[in-house]
Amino acid sequence: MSSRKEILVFDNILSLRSWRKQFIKQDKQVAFVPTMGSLHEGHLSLVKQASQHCPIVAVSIFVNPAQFAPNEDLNEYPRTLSNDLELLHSLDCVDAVFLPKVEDIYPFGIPLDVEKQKGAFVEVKGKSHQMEGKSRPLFFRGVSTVLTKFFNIVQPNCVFFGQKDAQQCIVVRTLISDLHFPIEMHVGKTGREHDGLAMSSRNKYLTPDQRNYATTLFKGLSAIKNEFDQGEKNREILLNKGYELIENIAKEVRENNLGFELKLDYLSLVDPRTLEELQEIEEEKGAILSGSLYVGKTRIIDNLLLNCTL
Ligand SMILES: Nc1ncnc2c1ncn2[C@@H]1O[C@H](COP(=O)(O)OP(=O)(O)OP(=O)(O)O)[C@@H](O)[C@H]1O
Ligand SMILES: CC(C)(CO)[C@@H](O)C(=O)[O-]
Ligand code: BAL
Repeated sequence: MSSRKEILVFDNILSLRSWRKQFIKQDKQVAFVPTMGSLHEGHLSLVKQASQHCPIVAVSIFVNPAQFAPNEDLNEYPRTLSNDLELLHSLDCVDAVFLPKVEDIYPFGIPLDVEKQKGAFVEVKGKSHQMEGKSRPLFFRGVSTVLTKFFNIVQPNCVFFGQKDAQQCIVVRTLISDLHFPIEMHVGKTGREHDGLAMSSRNKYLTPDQRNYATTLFKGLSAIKNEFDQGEKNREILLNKGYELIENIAKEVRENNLGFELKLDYLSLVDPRTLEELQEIEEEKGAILSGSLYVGKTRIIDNLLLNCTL
């Protein structure tokens, strides 16, 4: 018989708030791990880290419509709630799971057409429109908005985010400091599959052939990092290493007629504080090396840190 910790599941903001209140009186710190569900080991490692920092752990599962563009995969996004709850239960360290309803988070509705949206939205200017934000212009507005709502509802002392979404970490750090949330932010390392592919809920979209080639982005980034570690600091020389490697693999995929293509969206090399593209990397400042690759229709992202932290 299992004697695992019971998880309280809240789909209602008021009841979550009243649960949260007791820990203020008890002076117990609450850690919060926001997710969109379809949980994998990357998420679970964040939850475990959260439990090492705080006695109380809350996880949210919410596929946030505001961060999806009309042409993106909101409807297809994998939803595996009962398995997610089982995984969280098996960790034996989660106190509460928050499963808000879309209509409670967005009481004015949330049409994907931004012109039709009503209500309050939050934007972190200067860090939301480069890199991922070029391909997904409203993505960080959606993320910043939902996290502001969640931070107000859950009132966490600590929050945990994954390095896999490096720009998201920088945007959230800025959101927390600029809006004066009394929250400590932690960034967990990227969980990877045995061959280096960054774990991601969207990896479920990949066919077996696509999965074999999904490591291409990580291989390109690793080749660049290797060159950096050997002393190269020039953008063009570094990025060309990655472009070349990725293009060679993309060519192999085309020649093998596998029925899909590898298409690089971007490679980026930015200052970790300002997210400005760098021509030359300074040893003391370091850089975030990141990119995105379409494997067929599935868009994967990854990054490696060059002498810096998030
Ligand atoms: N491989 C990973 N290692 C560590 N943390 C991760 C990993 N993948 C996601 N996370 C983190 O988990 C949190 C929730 O992410 P999310 O639910 O969007 O999962 P995801 O796998 O990134 O999904 P998607 O496929 O949509 O990118 C975020 O802070 C994210 O950075
Ligand atoms: C932080 C987040 C849960 C906000 O919806 C999402 O962007 C994610 O899962 O990374
Ligand atoms: N982890 C990022 C969530 C998204 O791509 O929508």
